[in-house]
Amino acid sequence: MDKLELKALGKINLGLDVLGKRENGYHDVRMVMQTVYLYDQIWMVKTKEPGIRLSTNLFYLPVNENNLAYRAAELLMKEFGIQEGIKIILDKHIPVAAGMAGGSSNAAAVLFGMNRMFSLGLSQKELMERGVSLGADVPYCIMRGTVLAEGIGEKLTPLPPMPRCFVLLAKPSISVSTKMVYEKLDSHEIAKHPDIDGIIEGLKGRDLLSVAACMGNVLEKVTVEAYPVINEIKEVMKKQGALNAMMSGSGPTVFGLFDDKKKAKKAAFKIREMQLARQTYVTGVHNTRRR
Ligand SMILES: C[C@](O)(CO)[C@H](O)COP(=O)(O)OP(=O)(O)OC[C@H]1O[C@@H](n2ccc(N)nc2=O)[C@H](O)[C@@H]1O
Ligand SMILES: Nc1ncnc2c1ncn2[C@@H]1O[C@H](COP(=O)(O)OP(=O)(O)OP(=O)(O)O)[C@@H](O)[C@H]1O
Repeated sequence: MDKLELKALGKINLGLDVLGKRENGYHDVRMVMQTVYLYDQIWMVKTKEPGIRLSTNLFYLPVNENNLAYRAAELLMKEFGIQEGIKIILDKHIPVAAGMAGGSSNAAAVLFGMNRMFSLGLSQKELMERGVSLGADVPYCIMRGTVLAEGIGEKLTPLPPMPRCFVLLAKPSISVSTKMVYEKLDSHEIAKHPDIDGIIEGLKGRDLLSVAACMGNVLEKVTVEAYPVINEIKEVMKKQGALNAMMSGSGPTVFGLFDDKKKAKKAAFKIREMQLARQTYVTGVHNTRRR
């Protein structure tokens, strides 16, 4: 195979709890992850000249080893002594530094693609083991769908699929560093842990309303302190009929779950009109796992 086209999908966290901190600074988490149908497009082409060449539509993203897509290709090229080269074209649509695992998803797609194109024979589990060295969200981005993530995010248990709904994503014009948010959390008392088991029960019962009711993210308080606009967006979404609304990951993207597409679109319009966020997307959940 000389050429491959891939979709790298974004994620939201339906629940995000932090249980403790490890000596290396990483945190033990308990999260319910969900893939959404907002994606970056990736083309991979084999080249005769050795090495990796990356290009992207976003001028401010690195195209060297600081890009996670580059690093994913490099990891497997080195391990397997691949002599040919690879050209990667990355068309970004997932907001950057937004809590939607855009970079991790790109890395996951490239690992998957390299395995296919160069017939490396790695199982999904073996790809995930390599993926975690690039980022805690990478193994999940390889698996996709509705998943319970524990450990630092790499211990994955598939869950029943999220019931069909519309997801409104709104990314205010600020960038958030995941590292800083986790660090700041350490000086906070976690007053209320989200009901992760409640979300899981809701999924088992195919009950969208109870999944929505149990949503919670312990990182939200930390990011909201710095950026109150996150709360304003949540309020608009709820007022416009969202079943619930919450920040994804370390933020600042806010998502709202809707059972009605018109309401989701109207909420998006309001958010843009009030200039709370410029980037808004109405999309859905994506429940197909990668094979
Ligand atoms: C916030 C989430 O996106 C929720 O899904 C993830 O927990 C973060 O996943 P990620 O961005 O892939 O994380 P990494 O790139 O591995 O780590 C970025 C930084 O976040 C912090 N980090 C990340 C994951 C974790 N379980 N504990 C942490 O403390 C670390 O300070 C790390 O330096
Ligand atoms: N392929 C990539 N796409 C986006 N950002 C990348 C990529 N490679 C490296 N980066 C860098 O990583 C930083 C975080 O990017 P990313 O969009 O993955 O964050 P995020 O959505 O907060 O991720 P997470 O939800 O996993 O915390 C950016 O500031 C960017 O410079």
